[in-house]
Amino acid sequence: MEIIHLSAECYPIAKVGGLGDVVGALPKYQNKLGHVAKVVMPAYQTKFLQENEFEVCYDGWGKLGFQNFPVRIFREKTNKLGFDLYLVHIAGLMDREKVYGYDDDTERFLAYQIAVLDWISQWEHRPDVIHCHDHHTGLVPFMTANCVQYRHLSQIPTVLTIHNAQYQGQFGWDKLHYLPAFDAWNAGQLGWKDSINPLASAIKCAWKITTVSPSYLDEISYNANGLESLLAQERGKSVGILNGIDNEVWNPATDPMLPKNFAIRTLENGKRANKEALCSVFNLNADKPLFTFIGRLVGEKGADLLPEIFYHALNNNRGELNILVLGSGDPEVETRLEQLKPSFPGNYNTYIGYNEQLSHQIYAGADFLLMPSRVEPCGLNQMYALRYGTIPIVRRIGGLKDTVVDIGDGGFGICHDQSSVWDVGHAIWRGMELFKDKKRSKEIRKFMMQLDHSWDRAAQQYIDLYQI
Ligand SMILES: Nc1ncnc2c1ncn2[C@@H]1O[C@H](COP(=O)(O)OP(=O)(O)O[C@H]2O[C@H](CO)[C@@H](O)[C@H](O)[C@H]2O)[C@@H](O)[C@H]1O
Repeated sequence: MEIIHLSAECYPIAKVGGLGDVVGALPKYQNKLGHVAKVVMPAYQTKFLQENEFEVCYDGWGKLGFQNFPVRIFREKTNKLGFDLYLVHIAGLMDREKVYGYDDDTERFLAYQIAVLDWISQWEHRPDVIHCHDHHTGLVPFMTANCVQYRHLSQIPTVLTIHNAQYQGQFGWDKLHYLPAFDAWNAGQLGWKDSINPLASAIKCAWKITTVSPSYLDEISYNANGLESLLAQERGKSVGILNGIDNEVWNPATDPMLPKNFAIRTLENGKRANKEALCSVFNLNADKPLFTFIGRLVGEKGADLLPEIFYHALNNNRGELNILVLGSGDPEVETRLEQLKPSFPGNYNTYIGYNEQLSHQIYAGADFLLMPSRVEPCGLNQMYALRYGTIPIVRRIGGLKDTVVDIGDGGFGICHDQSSVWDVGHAIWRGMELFKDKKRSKEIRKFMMQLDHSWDRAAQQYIDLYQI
């Protein structure tokens, strides 16, 4: 089958969070199964673009409302990523340093989607499926189904994967004219409440919908930032497929970003060496348990609770544990996390910002990884932690519920029910107790590291879904 993945992010080209990881891995695993999976994403101004070789495969003009824009599509020449990568260059709109966060994001991602469909329209053949990821590509199913100029694409099945229903990309009806001409009777397929809502539109128009874990599929019928009833209505065409992880990128035995590689056999010494390296950089005590948080500092991840959780944990257990945070997001949370530093020198530190290499070093060097998420459609961090022998402490929600079993139930993680200061504090205490039992900790770590969360299974599940 020929599968076209459309996404705003794809690792290692541009990654803001887990969407990038998924789109950088799933196509590779689909290709391994004998299919032809391609990624078509915007051409941002990234290092990857400057450091690799590309050839031009399309030159044309797109139209956004009354404005024409030039489009050039580049193909990466070597296929080094394990899939064909196409970058859509739109001068002045896409060629920026950041992926998101601009006032004209609506125009940017709409222009990208129109450019992609204009290009596919000119192919002599049709792909077997167009797989859209999140709201940035959510108007594609509407456009292939309804726009006059794409009518010949209307028989290509479209699949929407919802990585996070909190973000929907809404914009006003005053921008309706940006879309290529379509039968006005069908405008209702674009909207939800008072605006054009790309995620809602994709939920209505895509042939199939997937969520990134089975539990999240259940949860969105009562917690989906206003789309609950729509998702309940479209449940019949929805499936929850648990994400995998890219075992080639996330392998402690070969990971080039680690000071010391290790495998199950060398777990003790390997983790110790990584922990010592990390603790020396961040002035922490390598003899004490190291608890960490990695992620976007936003409400969904429970990040606003972290300063209070950490204050109590550090204050109640003076000198007996370390905490290290890697993240960026809400400026107020960033400041509050920074402000704790002077009170707990030698036991607490932060890195506010995005740092891919450091994230690998933390997964390898930490003892515990905290994920007190309020919403977690899948979560990849806990799976990386498992593979790197770091015990996950997670709230029982979404994909966390589907991947982590509590030690009290014969499992390998620490689970709590609420995103609350008390619940997480208690989970940290359980972690400290577990850390004291070296034999049990070691057994658990060994067990976790051999769990298989690779993409092999999920890649096939998607192929099966495309064929229904
Ligand atoms: N400051 C930082 N520095 C370095 N690395 C950082 C970082 N902050 C985050 N990361 C990395 O970004 C990724 C985050 O993965 P998540 O699954 O938590 O993603 P996110 O919530 O963005 O994605 C959404 O999509 C994914 C994929 O479907 C779902 O798993 C998830 O539940 C859903 O919310 C991990 O690789 C993590 O290591």
